[in-house]
Amino acid sequence: MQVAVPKEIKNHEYRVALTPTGARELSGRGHTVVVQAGAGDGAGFSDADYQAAGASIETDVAKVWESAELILKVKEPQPEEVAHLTPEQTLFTYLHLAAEESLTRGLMQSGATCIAYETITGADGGLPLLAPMSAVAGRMAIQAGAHSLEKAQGGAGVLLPGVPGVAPAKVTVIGGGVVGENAARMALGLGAEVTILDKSLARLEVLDDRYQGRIRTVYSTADALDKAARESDLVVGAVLIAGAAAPKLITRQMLADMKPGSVLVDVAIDQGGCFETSRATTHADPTYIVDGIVHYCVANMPGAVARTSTQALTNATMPFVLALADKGWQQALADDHHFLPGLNVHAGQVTYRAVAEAFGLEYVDPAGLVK
Ligand SMILES: NC(=O)C1=CN([C@@H]2O[C@H](COP(=O)(O)OP(=O)(O)OC[C@H]3O[C@@H](n4cnc5c(N)ncnc54)[C@H](O)[C@@H]3O)[C@@H](O)[C@H]2O)C=CC1
Ligand SMILES: CC(=O)C(=O)O
Ligand SMILES: [Mg+2]
Repeated sequence: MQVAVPKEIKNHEYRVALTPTGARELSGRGHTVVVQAGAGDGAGFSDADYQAAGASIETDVAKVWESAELILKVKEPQPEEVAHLTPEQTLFTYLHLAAEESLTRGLMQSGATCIAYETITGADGGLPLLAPMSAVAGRMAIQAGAHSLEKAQGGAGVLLPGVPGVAPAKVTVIGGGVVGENAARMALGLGAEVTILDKSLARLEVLDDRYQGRIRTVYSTADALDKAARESDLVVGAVLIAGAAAPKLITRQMLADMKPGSVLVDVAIDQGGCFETSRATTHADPTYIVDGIVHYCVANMPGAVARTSTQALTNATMPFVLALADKGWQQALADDHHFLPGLNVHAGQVTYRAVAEAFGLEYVDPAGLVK
């Protein structure tokens, strides 16, 4: 199969969807790999590294796309990338469609087969292709939050761990999944006072057991959210309903009850964000202030630590990439009922229920397309 790896073009996105190690696996199985010149630079992989692994390097972007049967990317395609797609092609990348109607419609119009990393499920019920980036983003959320709490960033001038004689900051994490646990671990490690809110009692039990009371766990209700908003110095938004738009858990009205200069880090922004006042920002301009509250809402946080993130992401995507290249999308998805929910759009149809529901579009069951 002809596999193409374009250079990512989203703002400050330095990850790449395939490492030279992955290129070697693919070319070793007889697949043709075309990598756009410079695609791996930001993650520390040179064109020569890819060539040594059996890939060819292409400088012309249009040729990278048009030669491909399978396109491997990291971030959702930007409008100029959607324009390259054809009905014969399969795109494998993060999509987050429930947050972006225009992208959903663009992919439908392209006729391409679009498989999302973030809706592939795992045998343990998790999301194995989202989890590595959630671990990165969760850890980064506390770095971003700590920086945003500095006066020069519009923050309250609070140091997360405090110092002897001055109490540490209060950090609340809403959603105790992969992002949430990683954020909580970092905040705990820095000496902050950490609370996790979640709707899942089973998850709160796991966290309570794992951290032996060092992290407070609270069942997420409107009351608990009000209290968290009033008392916290830093709130991290880390909820997810797989494939669906995030619920708005902190409203604009609640900002008035927050301490001036406190910080909201909305990691869930890629699914539309879980704070009413969130809007996606970029690494170039990551924060803005609403009613005295600093908002950090970068939708591709792991892109900033591209070396770590690329390795973590491609470790998880590799078996799925190999299955797509070896068998084609229909057989690969038919053979693996955890891979099947990755299919979001095919031949103009929406094949992921939460995306169809978000935009009032018809839902087509992917199971009927792969037999
Ligand atoms: N901004 C970025 O760069 C990145 C964003 N993300 C995003 O972070 C979000 C979280 O991802 P994961 O931690 O992997 O998901 P996860 O599925 O591991 O955890 C989500 C948690 O939210 C909880 N939850 C759902 N509704 C809730 C509610 N109303 N109140 C409280 N808790 C609720 C669930 O019970 C679950 O424990 C996703 O939107 C993901 O796409 C992930 C990586 C990078
Ligand atoms: C998950 C995601 O959106 C990212 O890694 O950028
Ligand atoms: Mg987006």
